Amino acid sequence: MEKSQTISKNTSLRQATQQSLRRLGLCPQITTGQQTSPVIFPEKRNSRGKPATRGDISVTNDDLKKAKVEEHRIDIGDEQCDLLGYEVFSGKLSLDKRKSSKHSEVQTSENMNLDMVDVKLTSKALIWGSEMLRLDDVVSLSYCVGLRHFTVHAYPLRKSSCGLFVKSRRSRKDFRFFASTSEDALQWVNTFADKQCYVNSLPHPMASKKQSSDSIFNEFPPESYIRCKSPPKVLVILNPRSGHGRSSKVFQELVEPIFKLAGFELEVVKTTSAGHARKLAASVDFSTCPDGIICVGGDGIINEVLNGLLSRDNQREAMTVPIGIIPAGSDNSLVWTVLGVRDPVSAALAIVKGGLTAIDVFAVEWIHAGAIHFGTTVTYFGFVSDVLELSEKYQKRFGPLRYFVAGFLKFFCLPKYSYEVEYLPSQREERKNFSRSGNYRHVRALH
Ligand SMILES: Nc1ncnc2c1ncn2[C@@H]1O[C@H](COP(=O)(O)OP(=O)(O)OP(=O)(O)O)[C@@H](O)[C@H]1O
Repeated sequence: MEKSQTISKNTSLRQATQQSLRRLGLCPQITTGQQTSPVIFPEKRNSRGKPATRGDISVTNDDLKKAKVEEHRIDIGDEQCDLLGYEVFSGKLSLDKRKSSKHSEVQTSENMNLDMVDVKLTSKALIWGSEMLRLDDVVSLSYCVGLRHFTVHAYPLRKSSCGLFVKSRRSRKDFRFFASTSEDALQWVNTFADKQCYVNSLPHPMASKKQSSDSIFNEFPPESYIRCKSPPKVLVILNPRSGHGRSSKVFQELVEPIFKLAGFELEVVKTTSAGHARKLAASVDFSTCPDGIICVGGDGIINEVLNGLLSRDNQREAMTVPIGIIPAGSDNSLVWTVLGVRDPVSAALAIVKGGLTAIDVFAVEWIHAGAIHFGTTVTYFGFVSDVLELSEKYQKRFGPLRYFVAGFLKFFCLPKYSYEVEYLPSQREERKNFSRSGNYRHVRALH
């Protein structure tokens, strides 16, 4: 009895999904196998589509889909544009306000009394009633094809008062929305995917372990109708000593869950000694981490990775490898300078949202030693450099206090420093050549 009910539910689900796909114009692509891999659609800022004239005879499924989306595109006034962006999709949705459901996913979506409200998705935010969720705060969506609901996973900033101070910090919030039909839900999900939000395609709750070989889920894998970007593949280099030994905890508890939600494939390597990160960056096969290297730690570990990359024979290719930064050290000045964020959650979100920031890199050539050292923020010579060198001896014993201890000791045996700096401004041609990874200026220090 139970079995026959399941079969009939499966059949009706298959029919419903096939109908939906046909209505969305996706069936021909699936049946001919023309679009089996995920597709990312670039953002277009064309708000008003021209109405089709009688002369326009060849109208493809893509054109129909485009027209449907364009229909919803209305530019919000220029003065609001910066804040809200331009509208890309709108419709009715209901937000599930219950914390958790004891019912199965299917029962929930079928039997709920839905309170539908007008919802708009703009290029910058999802807006419903007086609520707004910025797309920059959205990590990903979870969706089971064939169901009417989808969940938006976000890390919005929340203010919390701490005595006299008001603190802002990010924490996870999941928003579960119900659409009126499963086709509507699929359209919402695909519009989010077009806005570069990763979509976790979950197996339908009916697609149990006993999935038969002719199941709809085998026939039409979710990737065939969800226009989702492919999951990024990165190498994570973590300094377990950073931040007084707290970096592993920071990564596992705060950062890794965000990357997992966003579909990242991570290979995590913990450094075992000073210089390990440099060696890794100098020898890693880029095909194993095509989307870049993420450094978890302080400025020291980033500097090692940078120097490892720039010491390679294929330096030009290495310069194009994106470096992500998760601040987990005692000194995180680079990420603060480049992104204006200090906390690991905001930094992880920035990596998930993508985009590259070009930075300047300088090279210090040690003429007598014949060595070149690269840097991004600052280089020291003399007293500060001696203090930093000495402080490494006290890393284990004093942690971040080691700089004060080393500074104090060096101050009492202050030597005389003499040096000469020669500055060579970069050539225009060189700047052009290095534009992909920022400009290079050459500074020569003589002493
Ligand atoms: N496993 C390790 N053991 C000891 N030292 C390491 C290890 N991995 C990396 N290092 C060294 O530790 C130095 C400091 O690392 P990092 O900047 O990541 O941490 P931090 O806590 O912010 O330290 P700092 O206060 O120097 O900024 C790096 O320059 C690196 O050479």
